[in-house]
Amino acid sequence: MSDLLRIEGLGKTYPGVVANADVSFAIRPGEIHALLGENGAGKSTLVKMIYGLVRPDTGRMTLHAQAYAPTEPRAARASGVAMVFQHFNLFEALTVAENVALGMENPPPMKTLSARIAQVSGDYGLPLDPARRVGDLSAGERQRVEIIRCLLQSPRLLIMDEPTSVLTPQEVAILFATLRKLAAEGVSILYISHKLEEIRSLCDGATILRRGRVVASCTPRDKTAGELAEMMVGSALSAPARQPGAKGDVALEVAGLSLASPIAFGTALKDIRFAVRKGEVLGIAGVAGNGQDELLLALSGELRTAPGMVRIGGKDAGALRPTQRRALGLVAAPEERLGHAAAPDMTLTENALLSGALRRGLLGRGGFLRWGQAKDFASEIIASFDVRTPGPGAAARSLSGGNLQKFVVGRELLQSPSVVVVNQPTWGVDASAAASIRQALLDRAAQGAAVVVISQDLDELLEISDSFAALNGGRLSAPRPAQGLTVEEIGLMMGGAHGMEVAHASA
Ligand SMILES: Nc1ncnc2c1ncn2[C@@H]1O[C@H](COP(=O)(O)OP(=O)(O)OP(=O)(O)O)[C@@H](O)[C@H]1O
Repeated sequence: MSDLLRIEGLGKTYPGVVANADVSFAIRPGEIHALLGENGAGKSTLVKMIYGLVRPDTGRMTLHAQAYAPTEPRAARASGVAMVFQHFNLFEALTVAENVALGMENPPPMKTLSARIAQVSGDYGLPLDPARRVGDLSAGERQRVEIIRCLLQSPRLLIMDEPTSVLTPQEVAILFATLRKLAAEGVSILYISHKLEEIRSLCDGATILRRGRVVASCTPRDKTAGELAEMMVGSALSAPARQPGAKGDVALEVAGLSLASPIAFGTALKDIRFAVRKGEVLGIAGVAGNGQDELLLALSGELRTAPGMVRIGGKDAGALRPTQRRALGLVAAPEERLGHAAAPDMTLTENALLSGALRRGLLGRGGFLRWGQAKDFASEIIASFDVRTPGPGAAARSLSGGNLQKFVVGRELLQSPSVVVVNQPTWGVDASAAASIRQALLDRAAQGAAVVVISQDLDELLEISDSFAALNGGRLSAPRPAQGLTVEEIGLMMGGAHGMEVAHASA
C-alpha cells in the first residue's frame, strides 16, 4: 500500500539550535506511528511542520502522493490532517457543543451539531454529553472534546502530542480503544509520548529522533521499554538509587487544612492532615483536579490559611507569604510550568532570579540585583539538570516542554531547601531525565529535606516514596508506609472513585 505521508529531508533551525535536520520517514494508511526522542529532540517541531504551524527550512512532504506544504493549520485540516494538543484550547464556561462549534470553519446549527457529537461519541466509544459545561469535565473528558472536534472533520492523519499525560489509566484504555478503531478504519496516527510501555502496546512503528535527526526506526513491540529508551538517549539508563537513612524531626506539618478553592471549577481542601520528617519522601497520588493545585498553593504560601494549619520547621506558617516561607526553607514547584512556574518571555537568568533571589543571595544590599550571580545560578541549573538550551540568555518559552520542566525543578532543588513540594515533577520529561529528577529528589531527602511529591504516576510514587497517601475530592487518606503497599490497597486509599487502581492492575 502506498504511504499516506512521506517526509523527506525536513529541516528547521532556530537561533543557536538545530531543531530538525534531514528528517525522513513515512506513515502508511491505518498505521499508528510513534515519534520518540528525549526532551528537545525535535518531536514537537516536526509535528508542527506537518500541521502547518512551523515552516520547514528544507525538505518536502507528500500526502496521498501529492506535494504537501501547509502554510497554516487551516490548510492542514483541509488536507485531512488534524492535531490534538497537549494543552487544551477550550472555554470552560461554554458547553461541549459550543466549544466544538467554535473550532469549526462552518459549524452546522447547534441541534445538528449536538446530534453529530453524540453519534461520533457513540461510534468511537468516547462517552461525552454535548450539553455539559466544559468546566465540569475531567481532563480525559476535555480531551475527548478535542478528539471529537478532530473526528468531525474525518481526518486521514491524526497527530497526538503526549495525549496520556493528563489521563487516568482507565481513560488511557478508552483512548487506546478509540485510536485502534480509527486505525482499523484506515486513519493514520502520529503519536508522541514518553510513556514507553504505552508505545509498545499501541504503536505499529516508531521513528526515533536524537538532537533533531532520525537515529533509528523500529517496531516498538519487538523492543523492551529499556531498549527504546537507550535508542533515544544513545546510552544505558540507570534506575534511581535510594540511600535509606534515619528520619529526623517533623519538618512540615499540616493539620485540619480546609480551604475553599480560588480556582474556577477547582476543588476545596477538606481537613487535610499529614506530617513529613526530615529525610522522608511523602508521595501523594491522585488524579489531577482532586485538590492538587490547591494543596500546592496552600503549602507554597500563595494561599494563606488559618493559624496552625501549616507548620514549617515547627513554626506556624499559615499567615506567611511565599517569600517568608522560602526564608524558612520551603521551595515549591507547581505543575503549570509556563506562566506559573516560569515567566515565558523572560530569560532563564531572569527566571532563576524570580525564585532564587532570596535563598541564593541574588539580591544585594539596597535591593539591587546581582545579575552575574543570577546568570551563574541559571548556568548551574542548566548544567546540573542537563537542560538542553543555547544558554541562560534563552527565553523560557523557547525551551522544549520537558527541558523547561527540568529547569523549573532544578531551580528549586538547588536552593538547599529543607522542605520540597513538587506537583508532577516529571510531567513531559523523557525517561532518562525523569530518572535524574527522581534521583535529585531522593538526594535532597538524603541530605535531610522533607519532600512532598504530588503525582498521577503511581510507579513514580512507589519508586521514591517512604510514605504514601491519596488525594480524592479534596480529602487526603491517612499516609501509610509505601513499602509493601499493593495496588489494591492504593485503590482503597483512593476511594476507588476513579478506577485508577483497576486499570493500573490490568495495564
Ligand atoms: N520557537 C522556538 N525558538 C527557539 N528554539 C526553539 C523554538 N521551538 C523549539 N526550539 C528548540 O528546538 C529544539 C527542539 O524542540 P522541540 O520542542 O521540537 O522538542 P521535543 O522533542 O518536542 O521536546 P519535549 O519532549 O521536551 O517536548 C529544542 O532545543 C528547543 O529549545
